[in-house]
Amino acid sequence: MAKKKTKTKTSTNKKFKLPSFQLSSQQKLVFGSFLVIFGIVLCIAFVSFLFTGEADQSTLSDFASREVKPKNWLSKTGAWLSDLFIQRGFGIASFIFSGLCCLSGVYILTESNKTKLRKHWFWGTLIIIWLSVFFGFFGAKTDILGGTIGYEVNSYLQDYIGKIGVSLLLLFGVITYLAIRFRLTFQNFANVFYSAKKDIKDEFTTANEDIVVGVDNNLTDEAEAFKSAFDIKEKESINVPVEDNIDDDILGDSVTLNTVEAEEKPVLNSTSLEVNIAEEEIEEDLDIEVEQVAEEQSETDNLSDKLVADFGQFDPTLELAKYQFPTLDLLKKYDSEGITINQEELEENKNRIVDTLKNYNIGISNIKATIGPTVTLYEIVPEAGIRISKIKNLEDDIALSLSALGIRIIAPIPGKGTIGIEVPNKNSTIVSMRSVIASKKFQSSDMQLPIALGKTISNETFVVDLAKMPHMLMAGATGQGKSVGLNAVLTSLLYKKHPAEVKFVLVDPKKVELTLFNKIERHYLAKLPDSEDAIITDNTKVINTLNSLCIEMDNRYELLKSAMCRNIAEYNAKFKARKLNPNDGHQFLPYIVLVVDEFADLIMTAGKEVETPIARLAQLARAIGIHLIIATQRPSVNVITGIIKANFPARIAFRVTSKIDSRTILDGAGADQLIGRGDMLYTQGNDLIRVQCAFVDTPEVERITDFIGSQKAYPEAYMLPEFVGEESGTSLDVDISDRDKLFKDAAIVIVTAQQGSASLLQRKLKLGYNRAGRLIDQLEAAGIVGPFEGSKARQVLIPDLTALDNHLENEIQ
Ligand SMILES: Nc1ncnc2c1ncn2[C@@H]1O[C@H](COP(=O)(O)OP(=O)(O)OP(=O)(O)O)[C@@H](O)[C@H]1O
Repeated sequence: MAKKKTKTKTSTNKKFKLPSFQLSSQQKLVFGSFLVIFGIVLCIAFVSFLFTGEADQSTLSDFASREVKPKNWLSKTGAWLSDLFIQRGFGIASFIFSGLCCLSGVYILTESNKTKLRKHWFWGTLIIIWLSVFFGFFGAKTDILGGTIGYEVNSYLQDYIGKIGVSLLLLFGVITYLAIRFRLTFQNFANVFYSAKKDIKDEFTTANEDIVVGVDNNLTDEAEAFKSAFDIKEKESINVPVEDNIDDDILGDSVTLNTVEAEEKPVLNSTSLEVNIAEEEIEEDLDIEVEQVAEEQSETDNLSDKLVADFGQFDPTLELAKYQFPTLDLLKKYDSEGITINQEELEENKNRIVDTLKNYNIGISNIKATIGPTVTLYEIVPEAGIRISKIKNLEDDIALSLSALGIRIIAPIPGKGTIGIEVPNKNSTIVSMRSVIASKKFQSSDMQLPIALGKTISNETFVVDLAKMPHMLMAGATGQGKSVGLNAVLTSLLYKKHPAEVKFVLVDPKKVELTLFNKIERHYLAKLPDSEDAIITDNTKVINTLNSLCIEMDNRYELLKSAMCRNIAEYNAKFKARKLNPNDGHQFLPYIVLVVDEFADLIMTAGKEVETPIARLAQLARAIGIHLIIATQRPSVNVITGIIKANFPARIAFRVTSKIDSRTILDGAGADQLIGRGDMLYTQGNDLIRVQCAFVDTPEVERITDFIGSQKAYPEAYMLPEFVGEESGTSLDVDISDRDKLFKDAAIVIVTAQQGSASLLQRKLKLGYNRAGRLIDQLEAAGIVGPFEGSKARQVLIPDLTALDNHLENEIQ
């Protein structure tokens, strides 16, 4: 419909478009005044023709002769013009033509809206034709009322449809004109008739006075619109309905027209300049309008567009709208920050490298140094004909000659055609978390889960997207900076993501490393419904949590499937655009980041039970926004198994003690040559990048968590789906006498809430998980709740408290 409408609009516009001349102001004055004067000339000639026309008839044939003296007030020209327009043309309707000429002149002089002028010409011409035919219907061939055209058209039409046909055609013309131009409807006529009954007929017919007396609101509007339309016509107002309304009327039915008319009444009534301008804008913007409505929209699109127009996009942060992100001053500023170039050291190292290589007959054509926070990279270009492997084999010799630990030779540096020798600086500088967080690269990053890991060897801030990794494996010997690395990851996310956007599941078997994050439990942490602490320190609970994450993953996949989205970003964008109905279970999905601080410990104690869900999550969870970060001290093959390695393409290696460990984690040597204290190698499947990890100390983390923790939080931590392990399976033969003392209370709680979950009992009766779990078992044995249904709450089988009483009484009998 919309498509159709705009098409019509455009064609109407094109059809009646006058050629647009670009006139200068002077030309406008000349042309405009010419038209006004020509209009006046015509008018005078026509008026004179009414009196002198007959007398001048004979003079017309002698137009060239100066002897002949016509009676027309404008002499020969006047007589000729009036004969042309009135006698041989359209009859007295030609007066309208003179009016249109004057009007055109005025429009040009005043530089007014040409669209309106076009409309006046359109309607004026139609009225001229109609009047001419109308008068021709009654008049004779020579009658000046209808002119020759009016007469001829009439006789032509009468030959085909007869007199009655022509009169009906003329009537139809009037109706069409009123309907289109003034958007009248049948109801208008009915209302007018109705109001006439109410003794306001006279007011209506005089058309200059108010019509509305004693009718309901709707009627008042319509009657006014009708009246105003006549007002406008009489006053020759510039303001007439625009062409799009015409199309509306042609295409729409009477009901819609009524509403439109009532709504648009002010336009009809108003003769103000502002409205005129607005109309013009609408007309001139027409092409753009066509572009916008060209696309067919589905119903849901329309609804969501309307919702977005009414309420704006869904804002997940609204619940904590006043949440303040941690400020930079919570992070420590180090004095020793910034790279200091020790020229002496540089020179010394360079000489040593050159000398050592010379000793083995390796000539260097060029050497260049890049100073990083902990190491300096010397890039050398060996002379032609030198084997790269020869230099690579000299690693230990160079290390010996430089008497430094942690020398790494990169031969060749990928994409550069040089050989790199990384030599640790004597005085390394700390890369503060503050400097990386404050960096433009991090601040302006539009990554989904940006992590500022530290600085590269060329002193650039190293920012990676956890969402793209999609999981990260972190390994390194004890005391080399893993915990600091994890804190840097978490801090980065805290600085960039709102609590509504990301949730952490923290597993900390060491019990001390991540405890500080307890303070932000209700902001950023996710936990199992039945657990007291959000940070999991107990290995058996980890299994439940991992399985619960698997359930969450399955649930999310279901949501994505029903929303026809491929990943969480698309899903959330759709949800924000209000295209997904929350009543269908849709909700904004925060990213979930699972952090395991000591994975080796977990694998040792739980083995397959942990490995299976971790592998499952690692394989499948990337699309639905669950990302894993796993850290381990012992990067041995029985900890980082093949299946885990295969699903963790992004790896970070801090210093490890053996080459074998380095191979396990990086699939190559290198990690054993690091110098520790946050010196690390990062790989995402291809190149190794040496990065100095940003340092964030415990007091800094404490300040950040205090800052966040002191703000308004969600009522509780983000709840993961309930998972009940096999060990808590139900035994259905619970003896009535063995029932818990709180059995009846629990039954009342469950039946009242009609929700069979252990966590509900925990909350309402203030119980621990185990007791609540036992109570649920007993309730199931008593037939009050249904069997365990995975992530969903159990079904409650008793509808209300009376039924519960009956049920329990029957049991005792
Ligand atoms: N990025 C860094 N910059 C400077 N010093 C660092 C950095 N990372 C770690 N360190 C130093 O190394 C020490 C040990 O770091 P961290 O506690 O992170 O090691 P870890 O690998 O977690 O050890 P563990 O496995 O025993 O817990 C820190 O106390 C700090 O002094």
